[in-house]
Amino acid sequence: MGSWWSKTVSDPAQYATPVSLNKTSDLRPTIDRCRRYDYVIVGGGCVLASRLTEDPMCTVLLLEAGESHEGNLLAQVPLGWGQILNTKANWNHHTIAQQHLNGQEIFFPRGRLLGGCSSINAYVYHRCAPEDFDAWEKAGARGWGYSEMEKYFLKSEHYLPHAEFPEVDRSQHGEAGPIWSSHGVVASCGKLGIPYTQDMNTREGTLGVARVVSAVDPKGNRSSAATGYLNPAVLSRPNLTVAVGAIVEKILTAGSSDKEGSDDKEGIEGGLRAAGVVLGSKTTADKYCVAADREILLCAGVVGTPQLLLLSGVGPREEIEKHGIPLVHELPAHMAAGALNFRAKTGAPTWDYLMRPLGGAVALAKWLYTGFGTPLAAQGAQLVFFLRSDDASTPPEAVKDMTTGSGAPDIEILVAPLFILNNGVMIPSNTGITFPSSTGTVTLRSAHPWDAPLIDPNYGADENDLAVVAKAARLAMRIARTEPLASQLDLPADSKDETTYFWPGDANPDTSRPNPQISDHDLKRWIKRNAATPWHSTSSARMGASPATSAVDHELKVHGIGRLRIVDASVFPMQVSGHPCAVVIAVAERAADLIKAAREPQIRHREGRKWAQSGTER
Ligand SMILES: Cc1cc2nc3c(=O)[nH]c(=O)nc-3n(C[C@H](O)[C@H](O)[C@H](O)COP(=O)(O)OP(=O)(O)OC[C@H]3O[C@@H](n4cnc5c(N)ncnc54)[C@H](O)[C@@H]3O)c2cc1C
Repeated sequence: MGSWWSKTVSDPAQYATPVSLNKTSDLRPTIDRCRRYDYVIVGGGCVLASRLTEDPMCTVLLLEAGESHEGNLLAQVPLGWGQILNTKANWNHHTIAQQHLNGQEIFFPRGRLLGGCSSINAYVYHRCAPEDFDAWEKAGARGWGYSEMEKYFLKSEHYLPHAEFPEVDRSQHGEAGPIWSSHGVVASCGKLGIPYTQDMNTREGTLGVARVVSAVDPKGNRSSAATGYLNPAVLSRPNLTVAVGAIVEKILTAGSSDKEGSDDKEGIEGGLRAAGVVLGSKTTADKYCVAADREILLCAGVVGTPQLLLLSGVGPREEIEKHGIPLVHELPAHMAAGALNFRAKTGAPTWDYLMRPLGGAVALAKWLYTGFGTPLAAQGAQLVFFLRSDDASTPPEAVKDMTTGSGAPDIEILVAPLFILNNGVMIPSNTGITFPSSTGTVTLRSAHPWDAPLIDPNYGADENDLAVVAKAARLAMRIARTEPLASQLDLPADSKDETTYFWPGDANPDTSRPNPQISDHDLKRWIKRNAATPWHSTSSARMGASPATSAVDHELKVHGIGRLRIVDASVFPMQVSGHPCAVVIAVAERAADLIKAAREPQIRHREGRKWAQSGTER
């Protein structure tokens, strides 16, 4: 069994069937002997596990490579996220050397525990811009426009009203969903003609400066996909098995790719379809398999999902055959990973005392005693600016508009008294491009499923991205020199010393004076040396109408393979202009409805047969 307090299981012998190692290359004949479930969910998938097991007749197995979130204090304390990145709850990836960013190998964490990244992230709760979803729909993701997605934002959210935010329109927020959203503690606001908004999550859009909304519950705990959807009541359902420490190595298929992919149960003799998975565990050298009577639901995230598809022979022929993997089905190379995001150093009062033993212990004691409202339950990034680079308030340099519409931001500036960069450095503000044009790839390092894949976001490949980030950095520097922030910072008139930690924060961003001033060229040079990412990668197996340009259709079914859907940030047709976690959860809520709707005709068929049989018996 898993941990003593948990309803999860960790011994594969308890939920799967052992398979002989030398047979894992071709398990098609043995799949019928594997332990069976209606749905097998790989990775994240907490929303699906919870929603699908609402039907007691439906059996679900969730396979997570990492451990349970239960009992993990750092996953529970919201501000523990900076520390949890240094534990085994993080896959701890790095990108390959980024050729447009001085060869940097950029830290690329991903959650490795129940709830995935939602259990380790910076818990900013953001719906992004409504236009983003309308652009998805235009790109072939039929049914995923904002008016449809809003239903699922409302279904998944539990908004906690706050007396300081009386203007928030409660009708635009969910009141009973599994994920809590709440406003943080007071922060100051810049005065550069940027509109202030009480609520960054409305159908009217997200532009302006706002107090960050956090996924934190009324007791001050992190609210994640795991805490919200895999609560004790859900975990005790007899039709749900949640396995931890289960590393899925391969998707098993049946049928032939000569025929159309089939997703109906009766189509067993028909086209190519997902039939089961092979899995391993760090606790045993044995391999195991499980079979799915209905569907395999792939929720392994922007890195794990394309890696598993490639390991299973699904993807670009060249990439698969290079590693000696038999090709099962060919998809074109349309995988992309990577938001391009950089930081600006401005020098500021920080919460770094929280990182010191005494300060941390006192803060932890306060959190344990009071929870909500204490520093460890507060948002690390308190204030957020969502802006467009063509706003009058931004520096004048011209850049290409890559956004989804006039209400969608391409610049985000987070003002944080503490921020974690590349594993441990603290900075006061983080500026970034929300809508990069550079895209990259996730490919295999080897055919060994436990080897980390090669992640190449190709940051900065498009010069326009660098120009937008330079603009954002200059704006962040201006905000720092504007009251009320300016008087809290120790800013020299100007500095040209690029060797200090606080450059270009110490430089004067004002381009209207002849001298001294920082040039765009200087800013871009600094960005290339210091670029980071807030880890919002999406679209590595994107949704679209055509198999030539996408991996899944508008119902998230993998093109050409029956009974296989992908439900994670990989399927976003394009980047969203903000933080993707709330969007992933809403996508999963909608996917659950699509899966249930596909199941209904079969249930009616089964019940019809039962009724006919009992009629005959009578
Ligand atoms: C440090 C950090 C901070 C972030 N901050 C924010 C934020 O503040 N707000 C926000 O909106 N977004 C934030 N994000 C991004 C956001 O959390 C993710 O985009 C989102 O959660 C992705 O969800 P996902 O379901 O696509 O994949 P993931 O959350 O990555 O889930 C994938 C799961 O699959 C499991 N898995 C992978 N491969 C296998 C396998 N072979 N077998 C079994 N299991 C497997 C993984 O262990 C993981 O649990 C942050 C991300 C990071 C890393």
